[in-house]
Amino acid sequence: MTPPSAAPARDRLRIAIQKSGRLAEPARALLSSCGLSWRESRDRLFCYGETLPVDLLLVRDDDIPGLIADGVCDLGIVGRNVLLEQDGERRGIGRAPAFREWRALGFGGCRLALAVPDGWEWRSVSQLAGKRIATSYPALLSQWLATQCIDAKVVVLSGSVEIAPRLGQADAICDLVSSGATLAANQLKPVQTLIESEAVLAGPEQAFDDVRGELADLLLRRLDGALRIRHSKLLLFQAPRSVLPDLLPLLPDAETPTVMQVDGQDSLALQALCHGALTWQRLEELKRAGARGLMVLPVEGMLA
Ligand SMILES: Nc1ncnc2c1ncn2[C@@H]1O[C@H](COP(=O)(O)OP(=O)(O)OP(=O)(O)O)[C@@H](O)[C@H]1O
Ligand SMILES: O=P(O)(O)OC[C@H]1O[C@H](OP(=O)(O)OP(=O)(O)O)[C@H](O)[C@@H]1O
Ligand SMILES: [Mg+2]
Repeated sequence: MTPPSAAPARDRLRIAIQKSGRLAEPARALLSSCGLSWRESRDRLFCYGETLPVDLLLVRDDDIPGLIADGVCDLGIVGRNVLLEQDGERRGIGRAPAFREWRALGFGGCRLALAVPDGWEWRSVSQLAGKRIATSYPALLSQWLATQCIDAKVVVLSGSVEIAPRLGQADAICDLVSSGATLAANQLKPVQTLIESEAVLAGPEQAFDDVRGELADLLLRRLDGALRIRHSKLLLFQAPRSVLPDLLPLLPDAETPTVMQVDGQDSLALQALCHGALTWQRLEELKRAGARGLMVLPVEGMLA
């Protein structure tokens, strides 16, 4: 008999994603590319999985690690910055790790960086000693300061961190940076990266030991296929048989190409799925090596 304290076994997988915000659409698009589709509830907070028993819960990104820790959700798509910050918070109060990164997803790229006013002559991190640093990532910043043996005051703000030095609330900041435009607009310059971030699939520390384990494995297999093919292109071209040894090493991270004989000629027709960057430069190199009629096609399909 199941002990009363044990969570009831679930036969559906529940994934938390951001309701709105930067990661909402790409997260859904990625899961759709894994063959999932949903029926949305009227309050638009829950999506019932139709093609597979995989449901979505639409939430604030900050809530995702806690929902996994509490077992309310099985998996979540969230920025690594949020996951690591909340992991640091838990460790800071002596709680066991309750979630971890299962996969990096290749979108939502940004970095958590220290920035100082443009006017500072930056020499080393020791200049931060005794300074006030504004951030929405106090756990990550405090951890980093400790590793650098720097005693600085951490000023916690929930947003608009870049304005703090101008308002006299802080001497420096630690916030997310992508293009750097927000820093520049606030006369700040990045001086140190604490973490490189992107959206990740987060899950519990341990694998599931019920039917969710099989669903999660299936999802991961599809996800890996979708991620591998995401920037891939199908390259089609013809070439004389004799130049094949020169051409093949030029194919960027390609699967073994399909090679077909062109009727009545000493020419071959090739098709290669390329995972590496097919730049103009690379196409020109292929052409110089003897490739003809090069055609690059986007890949929308699946890699099973
Ligand atoms: N400028 C940026 N460029 C790229 N990715 C970013 C940028 N800023 C944030 N991100 C990533 O996107 C995630 C979500 O950012 P967003 O601004 O939508 O969060 P939020 O305002 O906290 O949303 P929520 O309403 O869900 O709490 C961040 O945690 C980070 O991983
Ligand atoms: O380097 P950039 O390309 O300028 O991006 C960095 C900015 O993007 C995020 O803010 P967001 O626009 O989400 O506003 P918020 O912090 O108020 O949520 C982040 O907090 C930075 O402020
Ligand atoms: Mg948030």
